[in-house]
Amino acid sequence: MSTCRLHPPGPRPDAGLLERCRALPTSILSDCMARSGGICGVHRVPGGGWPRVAGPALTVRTRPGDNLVVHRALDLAQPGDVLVVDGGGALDRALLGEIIARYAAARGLAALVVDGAVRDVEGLAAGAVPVFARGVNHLGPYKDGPGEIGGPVHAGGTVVRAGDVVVGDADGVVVVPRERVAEVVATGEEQARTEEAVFAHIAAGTWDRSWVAAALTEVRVGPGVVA
Ligand SMILES: O=C([O-])CC(=O)C(=O)O
Ligand SMILES: [Mg+2]
Repeated sequence: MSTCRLHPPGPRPDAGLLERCRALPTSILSDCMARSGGICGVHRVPGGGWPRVAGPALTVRTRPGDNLVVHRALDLAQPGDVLVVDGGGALDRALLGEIIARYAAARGLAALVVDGAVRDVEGLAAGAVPVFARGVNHLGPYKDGPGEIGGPVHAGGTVVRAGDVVVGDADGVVVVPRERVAEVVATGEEQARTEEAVFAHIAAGTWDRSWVAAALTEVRVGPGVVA
């Protein structure tokens, strides 16, 4: 027998704010947090074409290469949760595959985010639950524990706490701290409007480029003249 430390459940985000988060690209959300907050190196599994997903984190820290506590977390998860598994970034053994993904779908989870490897990727890509991972390995996990559920974890350079809002799309995964969601969403919506205006100026040939030269001190080298 090994231990699984269990923390109290995290807070649930406001449903309206979650919906607004889901409408914003991860690139804009991380921009609105000083270009930080990403779970770096963790991406949609190959072939997975799911739309953007957002939900509160249910955090799991597991011994690298072992998924016993991941199984326990699946039975504690609430519908809409994003399971964030801190597997120490280890790639020498997969932490989950199609069986877990199908069970996660049946339990109503929104997504699986793994700082580690996964397997059965063709089955994952065809499945209902988006899966994000650092890598792929056919070697399977052990089931011995130990681990921890609901505590703070570290994934791809970012601390994730239960109830933080996790958003994943084609660019990767970002974590919005639970007390910053309203502020980040409002700033993100403003940035999205600004980007729409830039797109319109590009299409019309009216984009003011003067800021580029203003930000540079140019040093000419050689006899040629830069066009
Ligand atoms: O065997 C395991 O525990 C992991 C796996 O491949 C699956 O979930 O399908
Ligand atoms: Mg499998």
